[in-house]
Amino acid sequence: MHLMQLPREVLLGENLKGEVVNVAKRIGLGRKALVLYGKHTKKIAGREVEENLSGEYEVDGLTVKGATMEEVNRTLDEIRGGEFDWLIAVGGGSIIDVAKLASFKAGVPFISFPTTASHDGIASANASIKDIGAKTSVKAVPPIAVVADVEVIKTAPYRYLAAGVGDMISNLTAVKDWQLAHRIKGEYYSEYAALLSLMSAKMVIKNADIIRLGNEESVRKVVKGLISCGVAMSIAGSSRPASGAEHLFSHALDAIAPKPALHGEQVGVGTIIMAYLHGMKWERVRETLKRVGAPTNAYELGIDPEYIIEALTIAHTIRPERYTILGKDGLTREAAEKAAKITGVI
Ligand SMILES: NC(=O)C1=CN([C@@H]2O[C@H](COP(=O)(O)OP(=O)(O)OC[C@H]3O[C@@H](n4cnc5c(N)ncnc54)[C@H](OP(=O)(O)O)[C@@H]3O)[C@@H](O)[C@H]2O)C=CC1
Ligand SMILES: O=C(CO)COP(=O)(O)O
Ligand SMILES: [Zn+2]
Repeated sequence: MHLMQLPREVLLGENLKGEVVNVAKRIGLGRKALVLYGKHTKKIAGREVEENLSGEYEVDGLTVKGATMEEVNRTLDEIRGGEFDWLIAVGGGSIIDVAKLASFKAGVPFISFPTTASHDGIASANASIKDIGAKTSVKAVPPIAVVADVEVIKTAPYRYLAAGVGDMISNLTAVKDWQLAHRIKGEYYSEYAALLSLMSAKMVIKNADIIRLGNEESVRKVVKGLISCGVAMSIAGSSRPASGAEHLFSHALDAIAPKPALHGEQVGVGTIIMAYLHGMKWERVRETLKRVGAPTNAYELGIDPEYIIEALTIAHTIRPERYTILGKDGLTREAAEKAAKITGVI
C-alpha cells in the first residue's frame, strides 16, 4: 500500500494572519491551540497570529530554537502537558519541521504558516531534524493546512527568496540521483513525483528574471513551486524527488562549517557541483542562480573553501542508505577539489 497524505487547504494571499481562525473553524480543529515560533518570527507574525486566535481559541505560544530532536521533545512535552488539540508553526523551515514531527508523534494536526519562501518543507510530509550527528529525514505528517501570507513572506530579506530557488533547482540533480538509485539499487521510483518535482525546477529557470524583482508576483511563483515540491515528496513517500547528493553536501556543511549559510543557498551551490558530476549542463544551474542573485561559490556563501572540499568528501557518509552520484565510497579530496574548481565554486 502506498499512503499519500496531503494538506486539506492551501491559502495563498495577503493579510492572512487573522484568517487562521476561519481555517481552523472550517477544518473543525479543537479548542486548544499551541503556536510555535522562533525568536524572530514571533515578532514578525507569530505574536499577531496568537492574538488573533485568542479571540476564539485557548492559545499558548512556544519559542523554538532550531530543528533538533531536543526541541521536538520539548514541544511534545508542552502538547501533552497542556493537552493541546492542534499546533500552528509560524516560521522558517526549522520551526515547521519541529511542528511536523511533534504533530506526528503527538497525533494532533498542525497548520504551516511560513514566514519565508526559502525551503520546500512548507507543505511536505517529511521533517529534517538533527538528532545525533547530521540531520536526518524523518517521515512525519504534512500540515492539515498551509496559510502562506504574501505580505509576511515579502518582509523577509530577498536572500530567502533566492534560497527558495536554490531548493527548487536542486530537484534537477535530486531526480538524477533517484533514477540512478532506481537503476543500480532497485529503489522505488515514481515517475509522476519525479516529473512534478522537475516542473518546479524548470519553472524557476524560466522565471528567474521575474523572481529577481522580489515583488509580490515573485513571492507567489516561488511559494507555489515550493508547495508543489512538497506534494511531489508526499507522492513519493520520501524526500527523494527533492533531495540528492547536493542535499547531503549541504547537511555536511551544516555539520562542519562554523557559520553555515541558508539551506537553499547551500543546496543551490551543491547542485552546480553535482550537475557537473552527473555530466549535466551545470552552467545552466549556475546561470539561473546568478540571475536570481543566489550564491554560486564559497565566497558568496561566506564559507571557507576548505569546508566545501571537506563537505564534498564526507557527504556520502551522511545518509549511507541514500544512494547518489557520490556512490558508496564518495569523492577523494582530489576529485572534490577538481569538481569545485572547474565549476568555479572555489
Ligand atoms: N522537511 C522538508 O521537506 C524540508 C526541510 N528543510 C529544512 O528547513 C530548514 C531551512 O529553513 P530556512 O527557512 O532556510 O531556515 P530557518 O528556519 O532555520 O530560519 C533561518 C533564520 O531566518 C529567520 N527568519 C524566518 N522568517 C524570517 C523573516 N520573515 N524575516 C527575517 N528572518 C526570518 C529565522 O528566525 P527564528 O530565529 O525566529 O527562527 C532564523 O533565524 C533546514 O533545517 C532544512 O533542513 C528544507 C527543505 C525541505
Ligand atoms: O530539504 C529537503 C528537500 O528540499 C528535505 O530533504 P532531506 O532532509 O531528506 O535532505
Ligand atoms: Zn531542501
